[in-house]
Amino acid sequence: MATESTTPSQKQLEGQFEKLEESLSTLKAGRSPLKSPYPNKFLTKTSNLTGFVVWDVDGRVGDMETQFKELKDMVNTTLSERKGQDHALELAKTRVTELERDREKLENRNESLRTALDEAKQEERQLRLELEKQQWDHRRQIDDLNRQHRDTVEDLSRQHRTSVDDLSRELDYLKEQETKEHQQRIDGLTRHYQQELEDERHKKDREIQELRMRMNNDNLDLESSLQKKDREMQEMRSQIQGLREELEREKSLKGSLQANISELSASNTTLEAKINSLRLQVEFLESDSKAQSDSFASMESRLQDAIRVAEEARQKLIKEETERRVLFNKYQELKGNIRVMCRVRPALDETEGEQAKMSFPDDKTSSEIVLAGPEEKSSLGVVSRKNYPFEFDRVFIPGTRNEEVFDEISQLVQSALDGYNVCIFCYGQTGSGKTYTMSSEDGMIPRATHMIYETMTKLKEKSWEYTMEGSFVEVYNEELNDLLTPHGSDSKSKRLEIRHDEIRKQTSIVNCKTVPLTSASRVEAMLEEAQQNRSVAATKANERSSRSHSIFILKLVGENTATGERCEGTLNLVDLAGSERLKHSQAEGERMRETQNINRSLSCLGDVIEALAKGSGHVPYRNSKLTHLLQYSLGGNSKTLMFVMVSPLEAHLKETLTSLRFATKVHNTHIGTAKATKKIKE
Ligand SMILES: Nc1ncnc2c1ncn2[C@@H]1O[C@H](COP(=O)(O)OP(=O)(O)OP(=O)(O)O)[C@@H](O)[C@H]1O
Repeated sequence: MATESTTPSQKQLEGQFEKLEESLSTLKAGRSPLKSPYPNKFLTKTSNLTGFVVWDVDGRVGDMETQFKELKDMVNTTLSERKGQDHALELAKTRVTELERDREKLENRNESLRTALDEAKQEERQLRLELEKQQWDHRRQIDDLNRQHRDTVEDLSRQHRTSVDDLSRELDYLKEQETKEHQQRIDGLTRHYQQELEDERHKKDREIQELRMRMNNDNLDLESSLQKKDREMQEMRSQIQGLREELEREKSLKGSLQANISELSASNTTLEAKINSLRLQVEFLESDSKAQSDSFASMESRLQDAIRVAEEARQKLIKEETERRVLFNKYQELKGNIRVMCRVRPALDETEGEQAKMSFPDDKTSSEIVLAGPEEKSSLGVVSRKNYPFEFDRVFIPGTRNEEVFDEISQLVQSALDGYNVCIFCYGQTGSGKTYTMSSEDGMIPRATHMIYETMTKLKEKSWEYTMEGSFVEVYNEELNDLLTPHGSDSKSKRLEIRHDEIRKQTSIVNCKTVPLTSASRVEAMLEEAQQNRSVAATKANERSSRSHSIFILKLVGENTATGERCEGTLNLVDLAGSERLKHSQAEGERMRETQNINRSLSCLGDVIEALAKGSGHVPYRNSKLTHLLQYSLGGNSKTLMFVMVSPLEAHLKETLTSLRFATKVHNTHIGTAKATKKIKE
């Protein structure tokens, strides 16, 4: 259709085309300038000065022919195009018809659809109405339901509230019930427990009462036993006092008796002289007169009287010596049969080192020693020292002379003379003064023998005749050696054997040299000999003395010619090996053996003393040579004194404490009453 409007129709084109051909032929024929009915582009105009258009006809014809050709071509193409377009138009028209049909169909369809749509819309409207109605119904129903629900909820909540109220009431009630029950149960339990508590309290009160009563009884018992003990002590004190007084009396009696004896013996001598003169006179008078014979008779009777008085005095003296012995030994027994004394040696010189801190607080009885222990550092770094107090029968401060020490033990020597077995030990570490105390020039051994000689001489007046013999042995490595037999001699090779006489309670050593001690000088010689033999046995005498126990044995046998009494006592003076070896265990070989043996024998000594103190049936004497040898000088039939020797040096503090503890153990023991081996000659 557009082609129709824009493109010139075929007829128009053909008409134009003819016109053109015509004008072209005219032009060709006349070649007159003609006004061109066509646009300027097809014409070439030449102007001259007159203003007239001068046409170039040939040119113009040529141009026109060209244009015509061009136009013709154009028309041809246009025509062919027109044909194509027509065909296309035809096709389009067919298509349009088809489309028209389709459109109609579609319109029909559309119409039917529209109708359907209308119907649908109608239906929709109806449905919407229905829906609205239903919605309204629904809403109403929902409202109804909501209302119903609200009502139900309200009902339910009301019910719930009521039931909650009921339940809470019930709960309250139950709680109340439960509380009541609980309370009742608690009350019951409280009552029960209070009852139990009350019972328990009563029981405990009763028990306390009983305990109090028992305690009171115990206290009363204790008090009465204390009173008894006090009384006993008082009695003992008064006994001791009495004994002391008796001793004093006896001493004075002894003095007066001795004076009496001297007087009597003087008067005896004078009487004897008188008798002689009287005898002469008698002879003279016998030959003479009756008066002479009478005076002789009276003189004879006077003489008999004097002899009788002298004899009576002598008998009294002997009786009194016997009584003195009894009283003296009773006094000894009261002091205890095992005594421990402590002796602190003085510092020898400044090179020895720092001195330990010790004090002797009890200056009246001199029986205490207090040792300041080693320095101890607390966790806070405070350095302190602990005090260790010890109490013994006697404590000798440094500087005490051997003479004073001997005064204390002289009574034991006297006991040996009275027929008792006496043992005096020196215990302590090496260098603490054992040898100095026992065997130095004025030590216990020489002093004891001197005292024995003096007493023996005095006792002769009382008809006592004594013999004294001594032996000196050492225990080294659990072997007994005779210190009075020279080293290397034949007799030395003989083994020493210990023999006990159970009846006489005496010990003898087979193959051991025994020296009769007839004078004091003999004792000194014996001590020297022993010292020499000991020195030969060791490179250094001191070394050997610290590693072996030496025992000086004095046997005393006394006989009273007047009364027939006989007594046999032994005095053992023992210098023990250095006690510090108890601790040292690093020693090897020979030293180790020595150490073990010293350890064993010293601990055996402790065991024996402990067993005796406990009153054990079995006393382990045989566990070491030392205790075996001293069997009858330790225990029942003996008196024992232990000196614990103390070094004053700080360096020896630990050993000193150990020694003092051992000595305390011994001091706390009580050994049974000693008995003299006294016999009356039949
Ligand atoms: N009381 C004292 N007064 C003065 N000096 C003493 C005293 N006690 C001991 N000594 C001296 O101390 C030193 C050591 O003493 P002693 O040899 O007696 O000790 P010890 O305990 O016997 O030693 P060891 O076990 O080695 O035989 C000696 O030089 C001795 O003279």
